[in-house]
Amino acid sequence: MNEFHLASTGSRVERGTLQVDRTLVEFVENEVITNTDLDAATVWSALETLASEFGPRNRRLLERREELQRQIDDWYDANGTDPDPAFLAEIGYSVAAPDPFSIETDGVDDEIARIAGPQLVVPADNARYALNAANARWGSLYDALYGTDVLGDPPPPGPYDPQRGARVVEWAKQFLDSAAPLNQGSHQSVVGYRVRNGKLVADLDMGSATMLSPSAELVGWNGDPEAPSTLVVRHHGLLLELVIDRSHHVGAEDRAGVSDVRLESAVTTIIDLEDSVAAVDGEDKVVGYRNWLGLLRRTLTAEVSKAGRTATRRLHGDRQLTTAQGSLPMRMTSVLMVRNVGHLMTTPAVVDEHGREIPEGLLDALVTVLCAREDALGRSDHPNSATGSIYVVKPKMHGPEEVAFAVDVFTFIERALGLPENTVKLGIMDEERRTSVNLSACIWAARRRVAFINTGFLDRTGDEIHTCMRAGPVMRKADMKTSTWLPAYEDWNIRTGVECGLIGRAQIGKGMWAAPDLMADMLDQKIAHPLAGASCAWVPSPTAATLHATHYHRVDVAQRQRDLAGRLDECQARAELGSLLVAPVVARPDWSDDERLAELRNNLQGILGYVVRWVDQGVGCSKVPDIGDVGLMEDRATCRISSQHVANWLAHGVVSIDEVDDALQAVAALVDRQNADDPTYRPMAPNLDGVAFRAARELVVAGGSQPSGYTEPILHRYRHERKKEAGS
Ligand SMILES: CC(=O)SCCNC(=O)CCNC(=O)[C@H](O)C(C)(C)COP(=O)(O)OP(=O)(O)OC[C@H]1O[C@@H](n2cnc3c(N)ncnc32)[C@H](O)[C@@H]1OP(=O)(O)O
Ligand SMILES: O=CC(=O)O
Ligand SMILES: [Mg+2]
Repeated sequence: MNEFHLASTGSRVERGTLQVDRTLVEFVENEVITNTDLDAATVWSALETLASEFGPRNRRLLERREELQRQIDDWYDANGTDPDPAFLAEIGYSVAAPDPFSIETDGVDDEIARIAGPQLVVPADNARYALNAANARWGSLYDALYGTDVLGDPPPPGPYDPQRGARVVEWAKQFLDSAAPLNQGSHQSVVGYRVRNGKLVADLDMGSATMLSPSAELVGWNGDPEAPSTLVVRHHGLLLELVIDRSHHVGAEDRAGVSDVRLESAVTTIIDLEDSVAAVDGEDKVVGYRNWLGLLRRTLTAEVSKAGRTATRRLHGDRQLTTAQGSLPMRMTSVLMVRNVGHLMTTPAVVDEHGREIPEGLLDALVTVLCAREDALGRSDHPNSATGSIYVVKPKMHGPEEVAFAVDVFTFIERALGLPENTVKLGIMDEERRTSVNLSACIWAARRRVAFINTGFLDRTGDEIHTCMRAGPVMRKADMKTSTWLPAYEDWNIRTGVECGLIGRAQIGKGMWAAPDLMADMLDQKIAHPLAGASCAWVPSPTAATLHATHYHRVDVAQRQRDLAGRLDECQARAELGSLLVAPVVARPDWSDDERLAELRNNLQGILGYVVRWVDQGVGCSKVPDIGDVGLMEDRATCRISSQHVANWLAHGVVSIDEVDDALQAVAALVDRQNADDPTYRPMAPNLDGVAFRAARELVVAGGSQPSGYTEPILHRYRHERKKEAGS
């Protein structure tokens, strides 16, 4: 083995044959492995092997992506129709599906394998948000209803409005009638709750008493059984809590003294190192890694100042409930997963012996597993995983050979770090076309590790547009839901998950609600996810998690999945696969000038509003107003869609480069106005020559030639330029 000694070369130091960013070295050696049985040589030696043996394989996989895309482009140029399945098989884009099989993943926490509920995603580099997310296992339904547009009107400014409060209580009590149903009557008629022989008793205003119906069970309580302060009920596997406090201003007005209804909300949370962060070098990477470590070790804190008061935010501890048998701990934090980056990018944080940056995904794999090692080995008083697993979500993989590569990487890392084989469980994002088409083969490649599949429909839409770039002009973004491929993709994903035996072993998840302020719409529409049989779906905020949790009480996902498993049909499967391959192009576009230009402007508004914060400020996820002034969650995946969309319309002459430039100019001034309150913001107009503006323009003008249409190469390059400019 190489001798690992410290030899300084600028901001990097030598570790064996590698040059490693100093911040990263210090983090690993002084924070991650101290007080463990690992030595630094083991870690750096593993990284060396990853760079030298897995790096070249990684590069070949990327070349293969390009080769396949070239063949698809050529097909479109030659034939003008979607490639036929025989051609896709011949070039190796699609592979034969494996014989029927069931995944063999073991040791998955119930929160992932069995409990259907919301999944929250949070940028790893924001400690304040990440703590909030991990603590979002529970949320107040009363607050979520009061503070959003769910009741039909936005919350009024100023002090508590008792009339709005009464509407909140009415909504929540109606909800309780389905989530914690009583044998008789409604929660609205309850004047008091008590516990008798471990059962919940509700006293009704008519003088009679009733109990919970058998579909729900009392799990535990706090306080005197005759006058409990909390009652925790399980329904469809999820918990909810009635908080009873007659001294509270809400409880005092309530006949039963209920001051809040709290819901188990973010059952799982993804700590995201990928599309919601802007990390381009070792220092940036360490910010995310350190937060991940701090969450697992429970040392992470953040100072939160609000209304002139500062408090320290930290992870919630467990609570103890009383039960008929004694006491029961109740977990107050989400089960955490970490999303690594995909296979595409390299990182200057580590340079190999040939002076090449190593693939960023290899670094993420090693460091995120290293951070979780003590947790997985059961050395934490309060483990994230009760089953000794580490959950890594791997995005943007193209097809089974790339999944197999990820599996080999984690197998190697487990051996290098002395972890039992298959400790690392994989979340496979089904968000690239080649993965959708070959989904069962992808799952097969990770059959002992897969803990989730998820329709990342945002990236998937970007990849759809890129793959079919030569097919013709794509439909407008908002029309995409009427395309042939999108619903087929959603159905195909669930069907494949069920067929491959994920039920009871792994999550079958659905995508992000990207409009964080439109909670009434979310409540209306996102119930489609559990109805389709998905066991989790992504939400952008804790409040959205609490509201989305109500869907899992209204829908019995386990039953939906059983129904689905009972009517899997071969013909329909073939139809879905065929539909997956239909490009979302418009044969004879008849958009008016207003429609064309509104679409262009909307896309550019999202891109500029997002990119200016990414490049200038290093913010990887932002809420950006769209053309209708609705704040939308923008991340690299939504930016990929918008940039590929404009690139497509440019390529097919739907818009001209002059129209693009005119719109960019107008939108830049608008985005500047939208950010006027931010003292650190640097306006793009009128000069339009700053790095952020140039990055945004390049994303669309050179969008067609970006690998798989990804935004990372351009964003990273300009962010580096900005950092150099700023001297950081
Ligand atoms: C395609 C994909 O890959 S999707 C996955 C990637 N996307 C994400 O992860 C989205 C995560 N969400 C976010 O980053 C944010 O919600 C945004 C950027 C969309 C909006 O952020 P903001 O404009 O700051 O939100 P807003 O002002 O409405 O709310 C801020 C409050 O909500 C909390 N919050 C918002 N989002 C989250 C979150 N995802 N997790 C935890 N807390 C959150 C913040 O902690 C803050 O509360 P605090 O003041 O008590 O700390
Ligand atoms: O990662 C999620 C997506 O939709 O893309
Ligand atoms: Mg994605």
